[in-house]
Amino acid sequence: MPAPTSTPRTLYDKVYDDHLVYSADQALIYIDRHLVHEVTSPQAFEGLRTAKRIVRRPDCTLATVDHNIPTISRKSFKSIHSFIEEPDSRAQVGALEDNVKEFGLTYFGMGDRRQGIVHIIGPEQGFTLPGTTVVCGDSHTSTHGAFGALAFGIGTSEVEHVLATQTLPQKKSKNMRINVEGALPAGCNSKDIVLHIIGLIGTAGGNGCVIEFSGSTIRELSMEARMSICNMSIEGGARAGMIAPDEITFEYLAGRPLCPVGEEWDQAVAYWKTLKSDAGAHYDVEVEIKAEDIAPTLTWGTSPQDTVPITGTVPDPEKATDPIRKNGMKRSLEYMGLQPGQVMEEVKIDKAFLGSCTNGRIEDLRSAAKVILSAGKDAKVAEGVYAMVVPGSGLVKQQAEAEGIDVVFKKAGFDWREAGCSMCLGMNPDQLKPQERCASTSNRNFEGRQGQGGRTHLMSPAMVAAAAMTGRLTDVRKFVGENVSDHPEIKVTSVFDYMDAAIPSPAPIPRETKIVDPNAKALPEAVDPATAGLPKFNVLTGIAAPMSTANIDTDMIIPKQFLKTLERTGLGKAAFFEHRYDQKTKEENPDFVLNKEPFRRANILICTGANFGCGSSREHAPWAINDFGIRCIAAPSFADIFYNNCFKNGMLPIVLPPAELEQLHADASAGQELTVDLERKVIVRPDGKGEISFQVDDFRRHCLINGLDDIGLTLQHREEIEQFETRRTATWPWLDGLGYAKKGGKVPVKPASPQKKKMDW
Ligand SMILES: CC(C)[C@H](C(=O)O)[C@@H](O)C(=O)O
Ligand code: SF4
Repeated sequence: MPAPTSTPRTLYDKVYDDHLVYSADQALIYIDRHLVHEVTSPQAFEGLRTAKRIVRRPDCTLATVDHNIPTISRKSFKSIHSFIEEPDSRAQVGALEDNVKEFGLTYFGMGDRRQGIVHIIGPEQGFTLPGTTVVCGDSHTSTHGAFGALAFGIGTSEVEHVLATQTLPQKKSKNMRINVEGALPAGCNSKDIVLHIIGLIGTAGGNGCVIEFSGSTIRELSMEARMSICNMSIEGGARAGMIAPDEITFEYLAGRPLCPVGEEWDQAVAYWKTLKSDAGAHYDVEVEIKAEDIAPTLTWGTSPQDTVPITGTVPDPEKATDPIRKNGMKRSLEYMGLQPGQVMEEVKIDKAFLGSCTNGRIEDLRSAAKVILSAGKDAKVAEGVYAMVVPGSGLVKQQAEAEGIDVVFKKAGFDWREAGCSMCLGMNPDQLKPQERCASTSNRNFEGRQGQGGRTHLMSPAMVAAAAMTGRLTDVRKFVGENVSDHPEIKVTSVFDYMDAAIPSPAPIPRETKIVDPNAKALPEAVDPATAGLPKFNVLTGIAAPMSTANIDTDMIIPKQFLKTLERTGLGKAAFFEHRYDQKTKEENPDFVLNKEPFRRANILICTGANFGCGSSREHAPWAINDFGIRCIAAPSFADIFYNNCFKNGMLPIVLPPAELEQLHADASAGQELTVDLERKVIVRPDGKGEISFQVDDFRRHCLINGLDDIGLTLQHREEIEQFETRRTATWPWLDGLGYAKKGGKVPVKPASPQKKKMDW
């Protein structure tokens, strides 16, 4: 491990340092835990197959299906082939099932009650542990930071990189601390805390940073409440959020199937206790929040930063001073069908959705059930409202049923579903219809997110339950008053009551074409990076398309229906789909810039709005833009995962100050050609108007210019990776070989009492 240093370090610094395979500006870090789902993995496995590579650490990899699967009753479930009707969803789930068999990975499929949303099952099984690095091809991997893990979303190219090498090239992020102090007011919970934070810092507030959440309010929260907060770090622009592990963390973990036991447990806890920021550690950004300022909060617009207390009104775009913000707000209000000044509590809803990786855990369901019970013995969901509950995993569902929570929901008229992402992202049959308004516990309210034309208001599970019962957005305090007491109807149980009978993972099925060698210690021969073949980027001259929208999210760049592909190519037609085509007539929208001449031929994009590519980790976004023909994007700032994904596809994202972007925007709008010279790090303006220089990381520049694939480059460091693994086994033995596969499917159980600590209500 790296030599201890006397400089005070943050929690993030410590976990980062402990995973350095080698240190450099572009360092290589070891990945302890890799979660895999069906949407972002097919192209990664295909890449392995083509290069004849194996999965380096099947024992550190766990796969499940969540995004595409229907959440209807599984009573008739035999196989995904007969159960999933939509062909593309079926193909994507089928591809994962084939891949886990071929590569010998542990998989919780639809017939396994441990299946669930990736970010729910990782912690549930003890796969997520303090001080680990956790990745997944999914932006909400930030959830796992609640354990003091360094957990972040990655694109598909990086998924392939981790599968092949168990490492990732990384640049160190900045440290940001958000300190929340004091007692939470009545009616508020962790969702209100995180919505309040995002409203304050904005969706770009955490760009380039890892956020550490600290303070007495955070320390008082249960693990599930902490997960809801770290989950939405990505909506605050940070790739990762972290909370120092403590007794609450250790109590949550003890006895979970993939946790260390006996002496190793003691050893692990001793290490985990060191994982807190040192006094005097340096933070690049610090934010102080008083819990007393937080109210039950929800969103009014189409960005998670568009928050308002439930007692508030819809804001007026005319009051915004920044023209980009003003236009954005106007478009949001039009999309949401709201008027400035409208009282939030008077807004009627059509649907209520309780679920997702933010709020699909047992405490979330309990808190919503308590609101229903507070509404009266025979209270029902308001007339005309369809309300659904989607537990985050099969085990959450089972526990809720044992506690009688399902009965509370069903009696009130809620639909009680099976585990999956469901209507958080309508990649499956659960979707909003155009103009339907939904009170939702999910994390994104982007245009079309829950279904084309659908209108999403984000809020806590308790607030969703309150809205479902009244039929309009409602202040939950009217239901629960000052005191939230336990209801006798809900018998709180321990999840350990259900772990013991868990179904073992299927053994990998040997195949003729199998390329996995489970006994292989060394990596296979490295593929020559020069032959791996990314297109080289040196000098690019061409038409530049001008845009001036802020927070262009990846759902906007490529909506969910196009994520079901098994290929990396052919997505150009879908780029900016909802803006490019009239959704009714399917005709091109003549006002959209990429439909106009000469911009149809653009190979550069100049955007004056900040935070380009925010939201999901889908690499489909750069794939679509690239396939359209655009290879370089300049903007004031980029979301971290999107920025990274561009380089993996031979594309160049350039960060420039607003004044210079304005000049380039003017050139682009005039239809003039620009030249991007990466070798010289300049953009040449037309008509001798001079050059604008830009910064880019030297290593990335070198890779782009030479078309280098970084899996090949990393494999040249195989000896250092092996040395790291040897050290890892000696220092943190509990991180090796705890996979289900190695345990022969036996799930150990150490019974524990239900969590006594304060939970989200
Ligand atoms: C499909 C996946 C890439 C995506 C993400 O990264 O977040 C999804 O989970 C989402 O919530 O939009
Ligand atoms: S945000 Fe929604 S779609 Fe994405 S992983 Fe979480 S539940 Fe699934």
